[in-house]
Amino acid sequence: MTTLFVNIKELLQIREPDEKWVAGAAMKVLPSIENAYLLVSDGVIVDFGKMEELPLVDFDVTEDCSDRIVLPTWYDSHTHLVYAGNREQEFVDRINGLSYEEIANRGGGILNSAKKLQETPEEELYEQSKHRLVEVMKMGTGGIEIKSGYGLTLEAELKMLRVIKRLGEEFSLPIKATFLGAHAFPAEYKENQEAYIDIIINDMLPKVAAENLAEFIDAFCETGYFSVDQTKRIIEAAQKYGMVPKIHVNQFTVIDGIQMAVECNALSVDHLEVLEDKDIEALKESETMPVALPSCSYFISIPYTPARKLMEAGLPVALASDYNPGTTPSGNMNFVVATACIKMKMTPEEAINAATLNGAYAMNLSKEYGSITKGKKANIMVTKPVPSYYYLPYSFGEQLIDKVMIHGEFI
Ligand SMILES: N=CN[C@@H](CCC(=O)O)C(=O)O
Ligand SMILES: [Zn+2]
Repeated sequence: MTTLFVNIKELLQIREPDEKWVAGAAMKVLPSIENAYLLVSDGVIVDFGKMEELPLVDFDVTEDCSDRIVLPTWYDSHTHLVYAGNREQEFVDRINGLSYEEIANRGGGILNSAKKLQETPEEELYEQSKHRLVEVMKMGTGGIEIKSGYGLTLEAELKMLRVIKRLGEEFSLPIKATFLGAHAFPAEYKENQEAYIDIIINDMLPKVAAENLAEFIDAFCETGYFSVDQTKRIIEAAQKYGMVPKIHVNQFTVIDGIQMAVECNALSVDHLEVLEDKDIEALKESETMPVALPSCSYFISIPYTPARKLMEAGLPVALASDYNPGTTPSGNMNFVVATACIKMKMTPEEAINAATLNGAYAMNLSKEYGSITKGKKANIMVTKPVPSYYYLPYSFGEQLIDKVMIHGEFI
């Protein structure tokens, strides 16, 4: 199947194959072609250029993209999309003055979701998660990472990971699985944390690895959750099975988790709402992607990740949704991009770089996805008619993604 897109108002994010990410001042630049064509064959980008240089080509279908922007799909590198039920009562509790921490201390938060998930049959969990995935794909997500971490028992963690695996088999977009058994201590291990860590290392990890259920390892490295030392032990145990770290860190407090994650060659460090200069120093010269989650900051009213400081230090930034029932009940990457512009003062170019190529990097996909590059997979989206790409974050809340193509097929 060959599709020829013609009369594209502007084709965004054109990159060379060896560009693994965009960092620092270069994030201000979003290479593009106005009045462009794009040729996709057998799921792969084969050619693109200016309309006036369109060669004679064979194709099965044409797509007229007059007045429309064409760009790579969003790559959402941090989600908890597989969960059971919702937590709207906690949302109202927060409006009435309780903090995230106070709600968690009363048995709400992650443990509330874990209870619901443990009680939910696998088939029902799959159906709920599938519905969410269909919705985010329609909004332009063309690659996604999904974590476990609402199971907190061997059985329930495996149930989550099997649901993620099944989504990966039944949907065409790339789905990357992360094992997050270290998301919170179950109530019965609050006073005996080492026993739960032993369960993660000795019971959960070997089973997750044996069934090949996760490529990445994550932990909530935070005051009141997993300490830097505990997180390090879990990472090192997972690395023996070839799992790559992607770590929740610096959401509420600075505890030097970034330094440890970088030393462990983490692929990404995620959240970073509170960040000190020493954290930024630790990220320099590393291969670790800082990932910001602005919808989480928005929803629970915490600081926004200082993306400008990161970029001024020459670092890359990726944007992801953090889709989860507690801090971010939304996987809308268009809102993420708009919020990054509005609240984090990222320019549209920076935000689009952060949500495409850099997002793909943060889940080990940027060699094949994330930019308009000959030979890369054709995961692309077409907007509705818009005056310019600035309009995407400007007209926040409007659904402007008209068509989404995954591996050369419209969904
Ligand atoms: N911070 C840790 N984990 C999730 C929230 C978990 C929850 O509240 O259910 C996050 O990334 O925000
Ligand atoms: Zn998260």
